Amino acid sequence: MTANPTRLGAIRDIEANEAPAAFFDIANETGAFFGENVFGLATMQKRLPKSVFKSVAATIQKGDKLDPAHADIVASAMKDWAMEKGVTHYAHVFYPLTGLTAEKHDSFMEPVGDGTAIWEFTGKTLIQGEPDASSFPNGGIRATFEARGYTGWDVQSPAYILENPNGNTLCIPTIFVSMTGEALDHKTPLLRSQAAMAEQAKRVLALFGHKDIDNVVSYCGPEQEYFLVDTSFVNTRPDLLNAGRTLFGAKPPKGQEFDDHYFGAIPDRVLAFMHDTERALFKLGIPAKTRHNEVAPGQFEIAPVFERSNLASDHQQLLMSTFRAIAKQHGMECLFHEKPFAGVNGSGKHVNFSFGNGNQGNFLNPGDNPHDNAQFLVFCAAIIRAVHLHGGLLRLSIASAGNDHRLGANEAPPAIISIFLGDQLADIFEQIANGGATSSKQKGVLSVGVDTLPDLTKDAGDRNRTSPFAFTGNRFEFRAAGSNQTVAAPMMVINTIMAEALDFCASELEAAVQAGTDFNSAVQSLLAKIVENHGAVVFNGNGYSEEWHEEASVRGLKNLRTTVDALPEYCTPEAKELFSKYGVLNEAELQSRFEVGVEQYVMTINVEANLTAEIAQTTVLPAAVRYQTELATNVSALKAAGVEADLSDLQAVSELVAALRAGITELKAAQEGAHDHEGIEEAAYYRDSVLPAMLRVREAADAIEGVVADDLWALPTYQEMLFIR
Ligand SMILES: NC(=O)CC[C@H](N)C(=O)O
Repeated sequence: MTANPTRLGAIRDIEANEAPAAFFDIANETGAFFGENVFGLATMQKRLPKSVFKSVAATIQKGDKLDPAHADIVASAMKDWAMEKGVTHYAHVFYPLTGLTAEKHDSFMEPVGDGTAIWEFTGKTLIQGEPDASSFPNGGIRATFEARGYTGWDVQSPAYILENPNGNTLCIPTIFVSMTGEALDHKTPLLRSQAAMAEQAKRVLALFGHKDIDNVVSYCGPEQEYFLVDTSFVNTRPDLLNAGRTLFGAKPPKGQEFDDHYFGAIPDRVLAFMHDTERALFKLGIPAKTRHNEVAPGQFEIAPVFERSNLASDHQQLLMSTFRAIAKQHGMECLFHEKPFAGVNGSGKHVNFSFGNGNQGNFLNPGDNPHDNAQFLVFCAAIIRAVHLHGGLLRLSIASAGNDHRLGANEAPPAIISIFLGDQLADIFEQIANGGATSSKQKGVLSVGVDTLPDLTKDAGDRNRTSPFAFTGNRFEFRAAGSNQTVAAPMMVINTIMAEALDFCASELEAAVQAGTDFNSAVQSLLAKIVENHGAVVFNGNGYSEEWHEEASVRGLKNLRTTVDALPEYCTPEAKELFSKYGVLNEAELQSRFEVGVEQYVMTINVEANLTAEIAQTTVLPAAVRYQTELATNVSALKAAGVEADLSDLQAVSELVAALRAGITELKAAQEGAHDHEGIEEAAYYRDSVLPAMLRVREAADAIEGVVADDLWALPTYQEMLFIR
């Protein structure tokens, strides 16, 4: 164990930690309190007059417009329910372009003018709020002096109570728009895209003869990966504290090479944290289902069940804030950064996507004989077209400085967007390309050679972890999404590109039918056409391989390696045409997102560069210089005593000290140089000049960590942060 006082102190704190033990009592807890803090349909049914309940339920389930005349009644019932649960304040919760969650609290208290006050919550305050919009990133849509922005209740995402030892708050999930109606958030375009996709999907369903077509929605199931690191360590690592990732840290003697953490026994302290978070999530009606150790030491995952994408997106944001808060109660920090530790796996947030409705079910369910399931094949073909035509937008939707460290690093898919169909579907589409599909590869039986075990069923197709967009049986998994990102952005793009593809399919089929073509032949030719024009996006092999990079470029697929390469996708004529045609984002909104993206990228790297220079100068260099002095003193003492001194250690440290100093100077100069650039040029400059300069400082510092006396090294090491808990 280290003799360095800072690190030793942190380790002693961890040993002394008495985190609350959290046990799950099935009888009293799980089922009983699921959704307890949500003003959902069941609670509404109990508390609202029948006619009002019916109208609100129609808004939630069918997407009908909310009758404003009912808002006062809903608000009053909501307030009574919330006050019974100790709530005094309400908050409109929204999702600005920071990717985070924002909330503005107001109290129910209303002065009545005679020196007294009543508790009141009106329909108007439920439906609409007005936070200051000027201090959120808006990419030029709002000037600082134009402060007004509005929040509006997303009725389909129920209000809920956020419990806190310092007071409970009634939270209303909202959209956030400017005074001119432009979206300043992630939720508004998500809702618009969902409506656009639904409209086109209904046309396709109608062609297949469905009469009772329910509202179509997209579903999303986000798998959240995260790291847990002890607070005592994080508090002594300015890089983790401020950038969410380590900017220094020598490779530890042991990493993830034994695969001994993945799916291993969950450490006690982490299990207590998981129980506490799950209890909180269940109360909020968030269907957390799966939990396990992930690949990297210190890394874990939670996966909820599929939900309607706008609700899933709100729940996902809530999950992240709940995890952060509860980790702290357990003396840990929850890190959502895509690559907190170099040399071990980063974290993704794989977005499982499907779409469907109440009456026709999940549209991506292949059934037993998918080759015969024309409707399913048309929906799949639409996805192939969408991803082929707009892979650049999908890549854009998950672009961030953090995610750049993970994509293509042989732990997550490359930045090239392709589709994995699996054996069964790939075979069917190949048959279609060759004239028509007549059979489906069937599920098999797996004999394991142990008499006592029943035969296991084997899926018709395998999985592929190297593909960014993989069919996994009844949904697609978009694996490129990063752990720190909102799922609203990729879901918005998926809905929009699906709207275009479904529009295309519906128009082709309608025209063919009108021209007198038999419907089945029309479907066959549509499928064949899509396979021919867009089959290039289908790739079932190893996405990590060098050959695929070459092959993808021959196929004309984009490889937008970094955020800087991806951001201009906002500005292409195709993007402008697509997003405006389906009413999702107008030109000004697209331009604002581009500018916010550039700004966020530049700010992120600039803060990391500041931290790199600061830590190198004030922590690493002093340790190195002290050790250098110690060695030099030793050399002179030996010489004075007439003993031959070995200078090699001193020379090695001196070289590293010189390299570190040169690196710091170079980094500062690189940061200075950024002032000569603007916009996307500045972002490119940060990528090409500042990031490499940071890496050179890190290289020298990590080498110093490997040689200095351990008691002089104050930064908690990878070994300590990843393995002690
Ligand atoms: N087991 C896994 O699926 C690893 C996924 C990987 N952590 C990622 O970033 O996507």
